[in-house]
Amino acid sequence: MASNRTKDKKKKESPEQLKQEKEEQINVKELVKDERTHKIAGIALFIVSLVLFIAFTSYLFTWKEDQDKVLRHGAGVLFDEEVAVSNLLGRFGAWVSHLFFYKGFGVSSYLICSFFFIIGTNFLFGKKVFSMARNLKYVLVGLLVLPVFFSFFMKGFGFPWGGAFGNYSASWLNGFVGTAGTGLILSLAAVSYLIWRFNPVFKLPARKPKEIIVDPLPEEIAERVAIDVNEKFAIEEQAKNQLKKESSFTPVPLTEEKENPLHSFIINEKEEDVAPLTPLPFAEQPQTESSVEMTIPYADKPKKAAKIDEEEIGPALEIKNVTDDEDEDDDDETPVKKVVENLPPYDPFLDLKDYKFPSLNLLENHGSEKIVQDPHELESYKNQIISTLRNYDIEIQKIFATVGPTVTLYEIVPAAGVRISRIKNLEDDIALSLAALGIRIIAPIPGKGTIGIEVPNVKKTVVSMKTLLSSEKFQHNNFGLPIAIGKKIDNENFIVDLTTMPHLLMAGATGQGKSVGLNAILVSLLYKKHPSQLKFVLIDPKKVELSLYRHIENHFLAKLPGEEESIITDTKKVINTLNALCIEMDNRYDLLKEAGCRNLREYNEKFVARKLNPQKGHQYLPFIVLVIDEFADLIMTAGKEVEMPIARLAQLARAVGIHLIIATQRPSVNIITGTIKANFPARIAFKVSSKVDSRTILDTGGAEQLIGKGDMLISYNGELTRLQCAFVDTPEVDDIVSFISKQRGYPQPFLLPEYVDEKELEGKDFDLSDRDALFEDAARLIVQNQVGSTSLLQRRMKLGYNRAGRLMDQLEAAGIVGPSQGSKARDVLIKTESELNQHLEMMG
Ligand SMILES: Nc1ncnc2c1ncn2[C@@H]1O[C@H](COP(=O)(O)OP(=O)(O)OP(=O)(O)O)[C@@H](O)[C@H]1O
Repeated sequence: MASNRTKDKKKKESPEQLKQEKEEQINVKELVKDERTHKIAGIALFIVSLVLFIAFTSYLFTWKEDQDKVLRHGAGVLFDEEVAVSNLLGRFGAWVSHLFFYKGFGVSSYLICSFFFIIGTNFLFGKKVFSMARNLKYVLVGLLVLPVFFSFFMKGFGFPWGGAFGNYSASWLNGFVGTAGTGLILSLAAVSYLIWRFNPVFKLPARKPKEIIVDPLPEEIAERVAIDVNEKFAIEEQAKNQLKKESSFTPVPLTEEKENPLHSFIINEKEEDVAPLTPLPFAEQPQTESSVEMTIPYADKPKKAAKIDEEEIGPALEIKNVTDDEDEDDDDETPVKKVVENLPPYDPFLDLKDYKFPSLNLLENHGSEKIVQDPHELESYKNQIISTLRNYDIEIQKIFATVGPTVTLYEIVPAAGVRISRIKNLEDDIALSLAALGIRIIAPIPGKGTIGIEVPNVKKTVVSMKTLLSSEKFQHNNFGLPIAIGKKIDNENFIVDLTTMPHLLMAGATGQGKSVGLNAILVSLLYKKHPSQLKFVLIDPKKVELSLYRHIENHFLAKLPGEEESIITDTKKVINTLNALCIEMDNRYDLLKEAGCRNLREYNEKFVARKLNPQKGHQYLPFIVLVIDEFADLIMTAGKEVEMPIARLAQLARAVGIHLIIATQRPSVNIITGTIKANFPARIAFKVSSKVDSRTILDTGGAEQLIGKGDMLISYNGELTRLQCAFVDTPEVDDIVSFISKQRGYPQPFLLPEYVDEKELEGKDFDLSDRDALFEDAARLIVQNQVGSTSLLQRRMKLGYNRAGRLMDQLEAAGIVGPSQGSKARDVLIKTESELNQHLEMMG
C-alpha cells in the first residue's frame, strides 16, 4: 500500500519539473568543481589581497589624518561623500584599514592579506602551491601573539601597533603577571613564533681548522659515512611519509605534488651525489711530483744520488747505484742506507709522468636523466595491485612507491595476519593479473617485513656513464679498482670496488646489455687508473667486442712474450695466457711472502716507501684484470684446460691483485660449473631466457623477468639488487681509447711470464752431459736458500721462465730437488753446500 502511494505521488509530479531541478543541482556542483571557477576565484582573492595590502600600506602614512573622520562617522564614512580622506583607496581604504589596524590587530593585519594571497595562488594554479592548513595555523597563531607583543612594546607611540585586540590582551596580561612578566612572556612568545614560522639557522662562526688534513678517510670509514648519510635520508623520508599517511592503505592522493609521500619518497638524493663536471681529481692516487720538486731533495745528498736523472728516478736505478756492495739487512747506519731512506717515495706515475686521465667531456649525456614520474601511472598501478591482491584475499596496510630509472618498486605492508609465504606462492598469478612484462615480486624484501613488486616504467630513463663517473662517490673514494655499474631503484649510484668482489661473473641472453656492461666497467677503470697501476688481459673469442681496446695496448694491456696481438682470440693462446697468469700469481705470492705482506696494497705501499729492494726482484705491481667476453665458447672447446686455471686464479689471485671478469651468453650448468660458481661470489645477470638460467647464475629466479636494455640483477655481498646498468656507447669508448692511445705509452705491452706447455717438455729426456751452463750456479742457489722454486731462479739469475724451468727439471733429474708440487716449492734434497760439492763431483 505504502509503496503504491509513493508511486502515485511520483507520477503526479510533472517530468519537466523533475528534470529541471536535477539539472540545476548538477550545474551548481559542476560550477564549483570547474577549474575556470577556481581560476576566477583565485584572481578575485588575489585582488582582495592586493587591495588590503595597498589600503594597509597607505594607512601607515595617512592614519593620523583619516582616523578622526572614520571614528566620527563609523561605517557611515563609506557612503558619506562629503568626507575627504587621504588613503590611496579612498573612504573604503581608510575604513577597512581602520577596522583591521585600529579595531583589530594592528600591523599584524598584514598576515590576513598574506593569507588571501596564499589561497588565491592555490586556486589560480589549481594545486597546492602552499599548504593551506599550515599557513592558516601561522596566521592564527601570529594574530594571537604578535599584536599583544607590539601593543606592549610599542606603547606610547600613538600608532595602533597592536590594535584593540593587542591593547586589551596586553593590559590584561599586565594586570595578571606585571610588566616584567608580560615582557618576558611576550618576548618568549614572539621569538618562539618566529622560530616556529621560519626555523632560522643559528650557527657559531666556524673555527678555522688548525692544520690541513691531507689523508683521506680510511676506506671502510669513508664508505660507512656515505652509507650512513644515505640511510639517514631514506629513514627520515620514510618516517615523514609514514606520518603523513592515513592509517588505511590509502597512500595519500597521488595527484597532489607537494605533500605526496609517494613523490617525496621517490625524489631521492639523486642530484646530491653529482659533483661538478671537472676533469677527475684523482685524490687517492699517489701524487705525481713535478720533476722540479723531485730534484730538490737530492740537492744536498751525496753526489752519487744527486746525479740521478730526473726521468729515471725509480728504485731500480737508484738503489743499484748505492747498494752495490751493501747487505740490506745490515744494521749499521751507513751513508748509503741513509740516502735510500731519505729518498722521496717511489712514484709509479713517473714512468709516464705526463699521462693525462681522460676527461669527462669525452662522455655523453644520453637523454635527460630526470626520472619521469607519471602520477596517473603510479595511481593506476597502485589501484591494480591493491585490487589484485584483494582478489586473493590479501589485505594491505600501506603501500609506498619508489620510482627508479626503469622500474618502480611498490612496497607493500600486508595487513596483520597475512602470511608472506601466501603471497610468494601467488607470485605468478599476481604477475599475470598485473599483466605487465617484467614484474618481479620480492616477498619479503630482505631485512624488512614488506613485500616488493617491481613494475617496469612506461617511460624509461637511460643512465649515462657520465652521471655515474661525475658522482662524488666515484670521484672521491679510496677503492683499489672502482667500478661504476649503474643505478639502483632508489636512484643511488652503485659504485663498488672490484678488489672486494673480488671477481665478477656476468651472464645474459644476447642483446640484453652485457657488452655495454663490460664497457662500463672497463671505462670506469680507465677513468680512475694510471697505466702503471692497472693492466688488462683481454680474451675475446668473438673477436669483436673488445677489439676497441687494442689501441691502448702499450698503456693498459698485458700479453704473452712473443705474441703479436694483445687481445687474445685463439683458444690455445687463451690456455697459455691463463697458465701464464697462474705463474704471475705464484711469482707475486713469492714476492709478497718475501716482503712479509698480506696483499698487493700492503706490498705496493712498502715498495713506494722504498722498503723493498728492487735488486731482489721487487717491483711495483699493477693490478691485473682478466676479462673474458665469451666464456661459453672457451669451455666448449677447451673444457678443463680452461676451467682449471680459471678456478685456481679465482681461488687464489685476489690477494695478489689479479681479478677476473667473465661474461657469458649461455649460463648453463655445464658452462658455469660448480667450481667456477663457488669462486665467483659476485654475479650479474642481465635478462636471461629462462628461470633455470637465472637460477644457474644467481641461485634464484628473477633474471628472466628483467626487461633488457641494461636492466640487471647483481648478487653481491649476499644481497640481490636490481640495477639499471650505466650506458656507454661505442663512439664514447672509441674517444676515450683514442685519447689515451695518443699519449706516450710504454714501449710495449706489459709482459706476462712465459708459459711452456708441460706436455711439450715431457719426453725430452735429460742428458747429464747436456746440462745447462748455469746448472751448477742454479744448484748452489737452490741449496743455499733451501727453496726449490723456479721463480727464485728466474729472479735471482735473471732468467726467462723457460730456462729456469728447464734448469729445475735438470736439478730434479740430478737428484738435487724433488718432483714438482704444483704451486708449492719443490723439496730440496741436498742440505749443505759441501754435500752438494760431493754430489756434483760424483756426477762428474
Ligand atoms: N645500460 C643500457 N642502457 C640503455 N640501453 C642499453 C643498455 N645496455 C644495452 N642497451 C641497448 O641494448 C643494445 C644491446 O646491448 P649489448 O650490445 O650490450 O648486448 P649484448 O648482451 O652484449 O649482446 P651480444 O651478446 O649479442 O653482444 C645496445 O645497443 C643498446 O641499444
